[in-house]
Formats: sequence, structure tokens, C-alpha cells
Amino acid sequence: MLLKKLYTLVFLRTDTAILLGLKKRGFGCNKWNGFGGKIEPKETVIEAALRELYEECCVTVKPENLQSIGQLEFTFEGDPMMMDVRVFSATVFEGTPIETEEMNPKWFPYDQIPFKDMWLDDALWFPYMLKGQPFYGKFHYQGFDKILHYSVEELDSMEQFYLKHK
Ligand SMILES: Nc1ncnc2c1[nH]c(=O)n2[C@H]1C[C@H](O)[C@@H](COP(=O)(O)OP(=O)(O)OP(=O)(O)O)O1
Repeated sequence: MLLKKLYTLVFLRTDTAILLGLKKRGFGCNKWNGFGGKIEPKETVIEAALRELYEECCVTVKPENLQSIGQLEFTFEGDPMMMDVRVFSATVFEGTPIETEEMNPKWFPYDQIPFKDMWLDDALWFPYMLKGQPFYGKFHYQGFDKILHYSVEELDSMEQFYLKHK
């Protein structure tokens, strides 16, 4: 039986750049990624997304400014735990991103996203996120550096997707 753990992943964006953080510890250490993490007991997905964003780069976003843009599911050969990652983006935020214990934030122009220093799957679904196209991606890894199979589907809307996948 497949077990499931929920995570959040938030990207701050401007017209010309996206904010990524260099993870300084734990899972995904030394990779550039969005800001996020595990959902605590009794927290909603949105509450967790906003908390993790603030903890990791000291920026705040109002819930109404968080756009749900994707769902990612990661499985790993030989591991019964599936990572269910809820992806958000925001263009309205308060504060200047600063380095924290967990992340070192940096703005990247859209044509300079450092895919070679990111999770392998990112290059496969970022194009959907960057054009604002809701998406559903599934990736099955062997170890952390090889994708055995994957799919990325365009969705009409995240709301409809979550109604069907409750
Ligand atoms: N393959 C891939 N691509 C893109 N993003 C991710 C992955 N795998 C991932 O885990 N992620 C994202 C999902 C989450 O945003 C983080 C992982 O969360 P993690 O840092 O383990 O959770 P925290 O709750 O912050 O952990 P600690 O505070 O306990 O260190 O990466």
C-alpha cells in the first residue's frame, strides 16, 4: 500500500524573475528550489505554505494572493511513501527575502534558472508553472538522481482537480 505525506512548495515571481532558495540542510540540500516543507498537524495546506515561506525567507503573502498552480507526486523505487507536493505561486508579497537557517534566497531572471543545480524533475514541470498553466506531475525515481518514468498533465483548473481527487 502507498502511504502519502503532504508538502508545500511556493514560488515568488515578478515580471522578470523568480525567487529560488539554495537549501542549506536536509532533504534536497545544495539544490535550488521554491520554499516549502511538511504540513504540521492541524494546519491547512495554505497555512503551511505561508508559514514555510516566512520561516525560510522572511517574506509574507496574504492567503488571497497565493495561487494554486500544480500538484506533484514523487515516488521512489522500494519506498512505500509518496510525496504529495502542492505547488503555489505569488506575485504580491511583503518583505525582502533574507537568508535563514534553511535557505539562501536569490532572484533568477527567467532565462537563467539553474536547472542543473535543481531537482531533475523541475525542468520537466517548470515550463507549465512559468506560463501559468495548472499541471499535475508524477515522477518515479530510482535514488534521487534518476527518473524511471514520469507524466505531466495540463489541467483546466486546480479547483476542479482537487474536487475530483478528494
Ligand atoms: N523533486 C522535487 N522537486 C521539487 N521540489 C521538491 C522535490 N522534492 C521535494 O521534497 N521537493 C520540495 C517539497 C518541499 O517544499 C521541500 C522538502 O521539504 P522539507 O525541507 O523536507 O520539509 P521541512 O518541513 O522544511 O523540513 P525540516 O524543517 O524538517 O528540515 O522540497
